[in-house]
Amino acid sequence: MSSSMYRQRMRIALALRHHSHRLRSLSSAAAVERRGGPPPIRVAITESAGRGVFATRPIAAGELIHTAKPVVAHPSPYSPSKVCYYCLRKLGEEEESPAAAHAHFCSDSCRHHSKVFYEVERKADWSIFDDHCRAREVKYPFMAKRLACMVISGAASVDSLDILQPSSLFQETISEARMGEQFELLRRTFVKAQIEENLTAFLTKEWYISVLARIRINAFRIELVAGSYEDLLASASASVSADAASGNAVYMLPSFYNHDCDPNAHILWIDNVDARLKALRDIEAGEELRICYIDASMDYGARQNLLTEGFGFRCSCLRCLSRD
Ligand SMILES: C[S@@+](CC[C@H](N)C(=O)[O-])C[C@H]1O[C@@H](n2cnc3c(N)ncnc32)[C@H](O)[C@@H]1O
Repeated sequence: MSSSMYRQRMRIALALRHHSHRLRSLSSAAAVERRGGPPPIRVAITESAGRGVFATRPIAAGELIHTAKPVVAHPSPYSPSKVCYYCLRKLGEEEESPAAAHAHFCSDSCRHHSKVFYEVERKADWSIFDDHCRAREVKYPFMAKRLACMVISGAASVDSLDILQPSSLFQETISEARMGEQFELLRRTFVKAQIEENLTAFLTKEWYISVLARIRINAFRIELVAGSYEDLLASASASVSADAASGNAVYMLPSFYNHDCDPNAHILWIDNVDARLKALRDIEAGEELRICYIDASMDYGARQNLLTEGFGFRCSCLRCLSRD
């Protein structure tokens, strides 16, 4: 093993040790959700793709492996009135809020859960920040803005996303100047809203860039498919093929799933932002669980290009090795 590989492994091992407590609590949170014992997975180091998720027992095709709630989510900035501002559930026409309305919630429960961060958000006039981001067709700053409101309100901790891998391509694709501009708009919006200075002390350019770098590589595009599980099983790539995204979200456990162009698991959303991880085929104990980040129906060259340019890695899954 080369010394750089060794150092990389040591770094990952140290990071894992550092965050092992958080990973344990993630597993137990998922266990509580399932109410049937812990989910049959563990996070461990893979041979060539950093951390990954492994089966701790045989998992049958079609089995719900676990569910996950987002750490942070945001509706698509282009159709915010069409989905619940909290859970991204699609609203019926009669429920849709007028374009001028700030946000719409589909239930008292969603209104209640949003209360803390939404009260912070409502104190400020977001028109300049929002218009700036919409004009540049960027969606992730909206998630950073929501996370900032959650941190200010106490609904999330400053380091909520730190455990996740940041994008290696990030600095190349988005200029420092552009991020600095976005950050300044975000910061000034809070200043103008007269949010107490001690509550926004965490809001530095470094925090903003670090959050965006993690959102970029770990955010899922949420496409809700109202229908049955059976309908969804037929389309493993449902999450990447539909047109209209309801929004974007970052999760904890699902962020540790690596990619495969012939995946054995998939992530899906039925009617809101809560994610379901399901097995696509029988999986053996010890096998790594992998999902497909892109449209698996693309050909070899298109998949490699997208993964290299969009995600920063060359895929060497069995399907790519056979150039299928
Ligand atoms: C969402 S993260 C998955 C978890 C990540 N391995 C970790 O340690 O946090 C995506 C990153 O994992 C790595 N990765 C995922 N699938 C891969 C694959 N098939 N081959 C190589 N690297 C992969 C890449 O570095 C990618 O940017």
